[in-house]
Amino acid sequence: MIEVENLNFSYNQQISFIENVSFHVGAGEIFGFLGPSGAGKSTLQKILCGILRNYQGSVNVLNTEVKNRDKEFYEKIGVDFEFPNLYGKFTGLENLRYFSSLYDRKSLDPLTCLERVGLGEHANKKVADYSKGMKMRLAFVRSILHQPQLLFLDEPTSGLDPTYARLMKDMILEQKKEGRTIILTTHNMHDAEELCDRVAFIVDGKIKAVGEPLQLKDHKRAVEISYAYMDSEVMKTGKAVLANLQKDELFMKQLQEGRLRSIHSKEPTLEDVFMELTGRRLV
Ligand SMILES: Nc1ncnc2c1ncn2[C@@H]1O[C@H](COP(=O)(O)OP(=O)(O)OP(=O)(O)O)[C@@H](O)[C@H]1O
Repeated sequence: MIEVENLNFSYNQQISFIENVSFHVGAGEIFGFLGPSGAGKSTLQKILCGILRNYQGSVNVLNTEVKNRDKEFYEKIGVDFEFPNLYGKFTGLENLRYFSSLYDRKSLDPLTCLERVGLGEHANKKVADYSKGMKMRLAFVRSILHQPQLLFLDEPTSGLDPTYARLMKDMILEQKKEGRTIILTTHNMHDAEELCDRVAFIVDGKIKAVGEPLQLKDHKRAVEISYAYMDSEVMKTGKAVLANLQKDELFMKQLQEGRLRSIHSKEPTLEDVFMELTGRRLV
């Protein structure tokens, strides 16, 4: 679906910003770009969807070197960028009708799309009067309107309240179920963990690691557990090393004598792993 080999890109022709980036994305995958602000996530997306074309190396998307993309390429991709480009003087419905008229492919029904993201009752309101979250939802359905094979989503849950963020995540997973490939840009590790089959850690225009969230987290396993136990009517706590649990006399004694009341292990988050591998925080 996507093959990137030795990609280099610079905004000012002097200092290379994206450096020697290579990765692939398989059909049907949700692939995440995870990194702090300014890491180059949006730049990479813009290269992949043919907006920035003065790159070196090879960027093959849907069997097209994106430098040479044509109109047909845009029939197959859907793009939802962080700052949605919508027509403020048109209503939500007029926006979707206009965008669907740009494609040769059969589009989804605009009103049904609006209803799906809770904008049905605002279909005839001017987009200039929409809130940021409403614009985000409109931009998302605009990107899936023509049922593209490949979707680029840039921070699709940013600015949304928890209910709509949930709805958006469910819709993204639905798109995957329908066979679409999705490139998801985020600095939200929870979204990345929940949605992505694989993620790329991006810092300073470079990919520092790629893998499945669980596999990346396995790199930094929980090392210690804490537990609580009853000792002569008094609740006490203890700590033990996970790998040596069977040799920990105090822990084993409480276990065997049935006095354990709780056990907790501190699981690493994707952010912990990100920090360990890149030396940087996500935000
Ligand atoms: N058009 C441009 N001209 C020059 N520099 C740019 C341009 N667009 C982005 N940059 C620079 O490229 C770097 C990466 O920006 P980019 O938008 O790709 O980061 P990002 O990881 O998407 O960040 P965020 O999470 O804040 O959106 C930043 O230093 C930014 O200032």
